Amino acid sequence: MNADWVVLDIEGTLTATSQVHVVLYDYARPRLGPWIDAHGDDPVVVAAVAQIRELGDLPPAAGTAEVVAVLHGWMDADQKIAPLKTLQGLIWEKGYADGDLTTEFFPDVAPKLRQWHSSGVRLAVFSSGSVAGQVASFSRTTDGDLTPLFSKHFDTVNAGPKREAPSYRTIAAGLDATGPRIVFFSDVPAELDAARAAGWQTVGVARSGEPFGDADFEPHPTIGTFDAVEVSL
Ligand SMILES: CSCCC(=O)C(=O)COP(=O)(O)O
Ligand SMILES: [Mg+2]
Repeated sequence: MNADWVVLDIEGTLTATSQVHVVLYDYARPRLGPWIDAHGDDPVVVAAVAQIRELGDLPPAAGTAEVVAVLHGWMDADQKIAPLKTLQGLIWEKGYADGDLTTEFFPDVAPKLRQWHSSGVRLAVFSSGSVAGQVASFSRTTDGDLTPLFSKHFDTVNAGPKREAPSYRTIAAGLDATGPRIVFFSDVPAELDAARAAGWQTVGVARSGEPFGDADFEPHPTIGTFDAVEVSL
């Protein structure tokens, strides 16, 4: 296929779901409360906590323990709600910087990303994980620092929900590209449907053993690994 831009989902596409739900969530869980308490003067944290109180139906004066209980409930239900992703991203950013965290991609990922990048195809990410968390997670991987491969990062704050077509139009504008010159790879059919509705090319990534490995990806072309696809300008 031909495209100027490849846009990639992370969880289930580049990494195993367990990399996020076990490694990263378990790292964030015990650190959320201490992070909120230690960063009470950070406007990003203050705004996130206010939003959590509102979305979690807590009183405005609810304390850290109640806020954290809401966050743990969202994580247990895998609800990717923006203020949770913001706080997780800040915690992961420090975890990667401190050398506590290392991202492990599927083995076909790094070689293909390098191939696309060296051929002039530009790479971007669209993930529910915050931009801060995304950049950190590419900075320290078992394949080295992959941040130089990526030109743009999008999350649900700067683009919008992943299952809604307008988010993909926002991203296309940010890439200065038309839909047919962008190809989106994701493990979630509903995300591919939204991208296609915005005029993008789409490819389903059905990885064996992953939550969407046996999903119905019609009408999207579908691969099991990145070895099975070529993208060039
Ligand atoms: C370090 S980014 C972690 C990814 C994340 O938090 C997440 O929720 C992944 O969701 P995706 O939209 O990439 O499936
Ligand atoms: Mg995914």
